[in-house]
Amino acid sequence: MTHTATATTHPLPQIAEPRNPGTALDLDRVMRATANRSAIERRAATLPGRRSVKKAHQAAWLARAISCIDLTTLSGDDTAGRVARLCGKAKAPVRRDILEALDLPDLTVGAVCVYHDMIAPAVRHLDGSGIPVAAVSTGFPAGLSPFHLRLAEIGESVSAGASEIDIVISRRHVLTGDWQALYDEMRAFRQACGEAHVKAILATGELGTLRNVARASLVCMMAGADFIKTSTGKEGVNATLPVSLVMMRAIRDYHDWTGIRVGYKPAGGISKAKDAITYLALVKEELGDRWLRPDLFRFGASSLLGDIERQLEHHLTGAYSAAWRHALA
Ligand SMILES: O=C[C@H](O)COP(=O)(O)O
Repeated sequence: MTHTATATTHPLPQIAEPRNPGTALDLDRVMRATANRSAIERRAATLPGRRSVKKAHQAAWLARAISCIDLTTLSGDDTAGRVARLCGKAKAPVRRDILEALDLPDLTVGAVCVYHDMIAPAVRHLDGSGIPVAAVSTGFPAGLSPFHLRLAEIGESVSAGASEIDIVISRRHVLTGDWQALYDEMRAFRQACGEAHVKAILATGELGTLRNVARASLVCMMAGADFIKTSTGKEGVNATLPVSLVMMRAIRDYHDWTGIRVGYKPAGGISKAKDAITYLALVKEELGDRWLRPDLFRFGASSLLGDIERQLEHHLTGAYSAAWRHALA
């Protein structure tokens, strides 16, 4: 299959998408959610091989990918200085001469994603840019701190200026099939976020089965998640194409049922430009063009931007620059 459509780049017209208010917990619907692993794996296996965005459109697709990156640093040795450099990169992700030569408009990443203590420097350095700060929260990555502290952490991060909160769910609620507990937890997290948008990290690499991924996706959406996100980046297995198919189909079913569009964020281990294009093509096929915008799709990635930048430079010069020249992102 060939994706010939041009992925137009920024400026993207703002579309006022209503937030997901959630629904009551519909356990019958949850138990009906299944996932046929062999069919999903067969379909996923065909995706990278038939990636065929034509050269003329590749730069536009890569620019679109950049606009959907949550540029992330989540390390124990993060400093305000590192965050300052990351924010500089977020505001000007591609060299101006490359943008001009490839006839691409100005662009920024979708958000900068950090731990709580790095919110303040991120907010300071992004001031006036319109780029939101996302904070991982609720005892990220394991999510096993006391519940009242997880709720308090959300409040503190919102007060510090994060307008997007990436929460982690309690995996044990999924593994024991306690959907009511998962729903109640997610509902409380959503409420604690207030106006800040909430992304529910499922940590799919720890959920055991694709059926659990399908059910957890649905329960988190019923409880009001604005986005569902695959992984923290710290699990043994992070974003994969089979998991993405399951989660995107859950989002599609939820939209068919409620009319509400929930966003999708694959995260962890996505570091190559060609993988980004595969993901965008999958979003286009499974969810449609409306989801190919930063309000409904993000990559959680720390090193993807560097590879995309190298790829764009290659479009221009025919040569690949050394990876160290793009070390930051
Ligand atoms: O949410 C984002 C991830 O933590 C980033 O993972 P990565 O470092 O594998 O790109």
